Amino acid sequence: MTETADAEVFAVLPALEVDAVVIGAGPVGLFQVFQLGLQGVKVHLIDALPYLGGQCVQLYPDKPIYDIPGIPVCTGRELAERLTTQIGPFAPVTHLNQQVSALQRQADGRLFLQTSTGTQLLTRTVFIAAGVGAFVPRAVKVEGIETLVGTQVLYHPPETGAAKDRNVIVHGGDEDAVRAAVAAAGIARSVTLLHRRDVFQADAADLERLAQLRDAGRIRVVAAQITGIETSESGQLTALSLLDAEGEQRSEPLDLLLVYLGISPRLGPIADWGLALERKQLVVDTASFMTDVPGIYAVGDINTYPGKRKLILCGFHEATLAAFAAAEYLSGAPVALQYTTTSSKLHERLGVEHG
Ligand SMILES: Cc1cc2nc3c(=O)[nH]c(=O)nc-3n(C[C@H](O)[C@H](O)[C@H](O)COP(=O)(O)OP(=O)(O)OC[C@H]3O[C@@H](n4cnc5c(N)ncnc54)[C@H](O)[C@@H]3O)c2cc1C
Repeated sequence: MTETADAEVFAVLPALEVDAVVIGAGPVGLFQVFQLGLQGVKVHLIDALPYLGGQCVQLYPDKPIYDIPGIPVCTGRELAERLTTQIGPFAPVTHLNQQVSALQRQADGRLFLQTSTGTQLLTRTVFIAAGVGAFVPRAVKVEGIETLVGTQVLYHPPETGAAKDRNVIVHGGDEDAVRAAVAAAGIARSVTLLHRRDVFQADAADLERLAQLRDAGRIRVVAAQITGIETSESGQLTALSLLDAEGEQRSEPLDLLLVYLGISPRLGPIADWGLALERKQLVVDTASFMTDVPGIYAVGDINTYPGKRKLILCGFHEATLAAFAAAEYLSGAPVALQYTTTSSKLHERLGVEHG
């Protein structure tokens, strides 16, 4: 871990001072928020995805899970919804669509954290619940496109409102791309669906809708690869340079590019934070789930210890012990065990009646 001996480096930045930050809103990160809430610790929760649920929602939203205690069966999405409801009383401050890019220990022991969108937090504890890494969209790799991301180039936008009255190119060949093209066709000036082949992976109903809109001239399909971009003098994106299936170069004008090339996990910057790693997993002490750096805990799929199993249930246990350990670290005093069934203090924190 790199220490910033020179605390002034960040003193001028408007970093918000908080007690706890959870990195990762997968099932374990969500349960970490719950356990910290029971300990009276308010949390900032950060995820690279635009929604809560981690792998459960990103990788298997409709598949059944059978090994969550007390829930004989639920889908990945249902589990995320139940956990989101459960943390409701603790109202974490949630920062979505942003990746934690930097984590540095300050000379006074506090931890400075920064995200890809510029959120800056100064915190006393950090809980890394980063799973298999940050889920980030696959990028279009052509020169100069980075400066247009967020304005004329959007990666996996969850809805297509930005397409209204614009000439739009939707790039991709899977269900998300097909659905985005269909949705944009209702509001855009023109829609082009761009994929390297005129073959799309989507369910029958989506493919049928696409075929209808193609027949009606509302969606045009282009089979080609992006080789470059064309911009105006003021830096506006005006066209894509394409190499089509016949090997011909061509130019395709547009106002907006919506990219759906898939989302995959990347460990990314976590490997550079100077924390002890073993085969790309964070090494923790199993009494507290603290890493080798005081105040930084690691729970869920991202950690390793003797006997580790990458199961949601195991992550829930880890988050519980990490919350107790952090409550003691923050208060400097032992924390007694209380039951949610009977404790008036826990009832007050949960916002339920004490009877
Ligand atoms: C197909 C499949 C089926 C499964 N079935 C089961 C099952 O039946 N039972 C079971 O117990 N387990 C199952 N698992 C495993 C289970 O999903 C994982 O153990 C669980 O999701 C781990 O939770 P987590 O919160 O640790 O991490 P994740 O769910 O991976 O969530 C981590 C989150 O952290 C975010 N993140 C990472 N790095 C950063 C960063 N730097 N900045 C911002 N955000 C970041 C990611 O975007 C992600 O949303 C299954 C897994 C798969 C793939």
